[in-house]
Amino acid sequence: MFLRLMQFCLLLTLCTVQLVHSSEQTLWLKLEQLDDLRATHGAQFTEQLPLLESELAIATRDEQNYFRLLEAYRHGLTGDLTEAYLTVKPLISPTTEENLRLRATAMATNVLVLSQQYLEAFHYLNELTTQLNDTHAPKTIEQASAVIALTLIQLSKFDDATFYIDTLQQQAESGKALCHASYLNVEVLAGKKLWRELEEKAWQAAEYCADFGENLYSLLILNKFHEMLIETERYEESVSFYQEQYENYQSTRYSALIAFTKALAANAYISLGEFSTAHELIQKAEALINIDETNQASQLIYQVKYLLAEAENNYQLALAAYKEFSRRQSDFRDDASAREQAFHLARAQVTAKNRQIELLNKDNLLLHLQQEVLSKEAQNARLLIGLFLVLFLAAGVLAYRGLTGRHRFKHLAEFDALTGISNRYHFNQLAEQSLSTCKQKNITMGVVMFDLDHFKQINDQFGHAVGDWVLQQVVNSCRNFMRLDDVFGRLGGEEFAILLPGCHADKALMLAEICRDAIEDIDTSASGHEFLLTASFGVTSSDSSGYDLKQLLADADAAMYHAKKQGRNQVHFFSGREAVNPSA
Ligand SMILES: Nc1nc2c(ncn2[C@@H]2O[C@H](COP(=O)(O)OP(=O)(O)OP(=O)(O)O)[C@@H](O)[C@H]2O)c(=O)[nH]1
Repeated sequence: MFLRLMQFCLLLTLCTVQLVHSSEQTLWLKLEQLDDLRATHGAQFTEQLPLLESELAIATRDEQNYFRLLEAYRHGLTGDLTEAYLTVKPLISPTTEENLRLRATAMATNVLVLSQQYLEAFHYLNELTTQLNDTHAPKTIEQASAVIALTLIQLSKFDDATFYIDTLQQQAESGKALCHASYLNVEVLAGKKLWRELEEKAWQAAEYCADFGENLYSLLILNKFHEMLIETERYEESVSFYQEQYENYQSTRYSALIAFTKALAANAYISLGEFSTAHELIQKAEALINIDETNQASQLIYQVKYLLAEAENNYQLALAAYKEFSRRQSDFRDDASAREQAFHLARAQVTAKNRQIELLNKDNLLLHLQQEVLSKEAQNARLLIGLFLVLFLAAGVLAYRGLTGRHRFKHLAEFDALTGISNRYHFNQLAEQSLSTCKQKNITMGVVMFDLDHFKQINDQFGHAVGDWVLQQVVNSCRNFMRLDDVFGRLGGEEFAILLPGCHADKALMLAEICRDAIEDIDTSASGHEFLLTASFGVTSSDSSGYDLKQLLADADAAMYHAKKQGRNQVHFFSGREAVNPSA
């Protein structure tokens, strides 16, 4: 245990700074100075930290957390691991500044391993290994790497530990950090029983640490060298080593370390047959520690006592010592086994948790994809509805345009584009219907037909546009005098016909005369030209021509022809072979 407690010092890194507080310094700066002081001036650190508590009331959240972290170190240094853990635990929270949180996690890992609460410790170890990266502050990387490496060494995971030792070496900003890395490296070599390599590196590492004032680490390294001498049965060298380093070990005042070294030396003396010296050393070692406790020093002392008693043939004493040694060895094995089990359990729990997270992530992904599919479906449905609407509207527009087109087409087919009255085809249709009705009801049908006089001359003289204008004016003038059921049509060119249901010859003649007069009265000056406009009219009725349209028109045409022949601008009624001119 004593060595492990010393290993706690691994947390206490970095430079030696004499603390000189000034009232102008921020609390953070003061805390940083104390932080640096921990490793080298533990007593000073322990005394001075509580003095800063009064400043916490106006401190920032980070300063308060930094203070708590140092408080935890203080408890650790005084051996109160429970209080150290209770103080550091609240800092392992997502709201804590990242470097402080990682340092707190490293601290918790170390304290829990020392308290043999391995399962929790390895959970923190896992957090440390997954969260530590190059972006953290050098102090955080150094401390976390050291704790991870040390914990892995205790689990005999030497290759994994080497990775973090390398990280520590690469990131080390100070000679002290490099010294710690060297120490851990020697621990790995000892754990792997690479004695030759250890022998090559140990002295250099020890001297390196001594140069940076890290005497404790220097001696811990040499302790491994000493163990190597015993393991490789180099007893004389062990004795020489002990004699050379005796003063150094004494100066540390770490009684457990001194006791351990004395016990190693005693072992060497036994092998060299120098039993009395071995006795003396064992007694001194025993006096330095609480022999009843289970720790590495007491285990070694009982082992050496057993070897000594056996060498002296004192089997009763040898048996008693062996029992004590064996009990401690068994305790250590149990502890190692508990550590190993907890490590695997923690790893399994973390793996299970990660799997659970992975499954949840997969579920989330699935849900996300389902949501995407649903939203795509909704989008497609909206698009389809939109498409249907567009198609529906297009169909509506097409139907409407079809209807209006047909209507327009029908209109174009039935009405004269220039004058707006029925064309010959439509006139014939309407006339047939009207004649049929009149015939059925025995109603007289009057028929008027007229043709503009010398229209060709107007066209020729004033242009086709003036001719068109004339045609429109003529239709408009005559239409004014028609009833709703009269049928007015343009039969072609400048020839027009009017059917007058219920009109006998006199009424038809009168309407023809009115129209002739109206045409003659048209003021042509609006066309830009002044000229005389007249038309010749032929009139008949069903009373004399019957109800056959062709006959009626033919008779009206004959009367009109007669009007032309008689000098134009006059109305003639058809009366058999000879047409009558009422205006003559
Ligand atoms: N501006 C115009 N001229 C047309 C239209 N339809 C036919 N005409 C013209 O009407 C003229 C008819 O001439 P004619 O058949 O010789 O008859 P007219 O000159 O009126 O002579 P009479 O009927 O004997 O008085 C031709 O010159 C045609 O080109 C039309 O829609 N617009």
